[in-house]
Amino acid sequence: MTTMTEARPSEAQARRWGTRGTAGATIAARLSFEAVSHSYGQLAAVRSVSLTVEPGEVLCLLGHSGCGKTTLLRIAAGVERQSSGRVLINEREVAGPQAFLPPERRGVGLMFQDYALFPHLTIAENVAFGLTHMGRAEARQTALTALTRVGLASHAGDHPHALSGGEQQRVALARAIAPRPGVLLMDEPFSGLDRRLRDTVRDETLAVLRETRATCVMVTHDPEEAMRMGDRIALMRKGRLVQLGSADDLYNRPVDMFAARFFSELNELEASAGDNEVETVFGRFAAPGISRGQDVDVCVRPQGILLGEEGEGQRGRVTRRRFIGEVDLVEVAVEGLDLPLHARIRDGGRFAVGMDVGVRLDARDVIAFPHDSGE
Ligand SMILES: Nc1ncnc2c1ncn2[C@@H]1O[C@H](COP(=O)(O)OP(=O)(O)OP(=O)(O)O)[C@@H](O)[C@H]1O
Repeated sequence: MTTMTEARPSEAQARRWGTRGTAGATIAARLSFEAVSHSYGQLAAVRSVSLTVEPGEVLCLLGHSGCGKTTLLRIAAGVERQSSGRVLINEREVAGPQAFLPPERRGVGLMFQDYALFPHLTIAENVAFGLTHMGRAEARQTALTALTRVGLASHAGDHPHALSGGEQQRVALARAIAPRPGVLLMDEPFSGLDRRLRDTVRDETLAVLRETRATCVMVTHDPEEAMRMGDRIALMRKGRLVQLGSADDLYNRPVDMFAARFFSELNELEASAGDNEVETVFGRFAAPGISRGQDVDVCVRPQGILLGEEGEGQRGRVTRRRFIGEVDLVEVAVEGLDLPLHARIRDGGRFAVGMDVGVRLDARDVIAFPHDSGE
């Protein structure tokens, strides 16, 4: 009979990755897109994207479904040929008017959402598949080394269907790093995993990426994932690059309301524009670049809404409250505003529904941009 105590270590064992620091290092490459555009018939999927991924950098391509992330990745890989513009690896044109190198000659590794393992091949054969420049014995040894790094050497002879989703992801990672590519392209590599597993797999994958020192472009639609994984984030919208920068840049200095909205739920505020400031029922807030009388969009992040005693700020009344763990989501109707505000409050248990409160805003969470009707 199997007891709980016997089952636990083997489950933990199955999740264990190999020793950190044992993945072979690669010579990282610089990947550049120069005014890359791509259309599928009438549909412009990528519009004049220019960006450079530095050697050894992890860059996350972030955006809503259909914004062109995967198309850009496929263009870098060479499985799609762009309509115009150039792709360069280490300053050498790999796709453009002068040249087009097929995927296997670009020194790029690919890892897809569905892992794309060959079901009829063993795990070791899957990992060795791309190692065509090596002899059989060397390829097998290289595959085993990569599998050891992800903790799956003991499964080398198994077939993919015998592995869990998390393990298949690790095999796909081993396969991608085994040829030591200068650039690793990953399309939503964690989306098939359940949340519980995802954090560990992300951390371990990042550790492997750092060890291999590969330049990595990772597609994701999840802002939190992009912030956790990316040295920089390239935010895309409708085929265009909206903003490129660190997590701090994008969160704290968004270039427009779309970028701001991507990283946080926002409450809209009625406001009028002054010179470099906006006026709301909560008072005035700095708004560099705004001029008097301009049509403005002003928003506040839920964590920037501060509730206090009645009299401390604008008058408000709590209309709903829901405890969700670290914070309470508190809905508060505010005098002078048509719509209630949604706040995230620590220790929100102090605020009962129906209670009169004072409402203030943390100026750091107030965001103002000229009105953009195209958003
Ligand atoms: N082979 C194709 N033929 C025609 N249209 C395509 C093709 N591939 C993608 N598209 C379209 O191009 C646009 C961009 O798609 P793409 O897959 O690059 O976006 P994405 O941001 O990666 O989205 P997702 O996260 O849903 O994969 C979408 O409108 C999509 O429907």
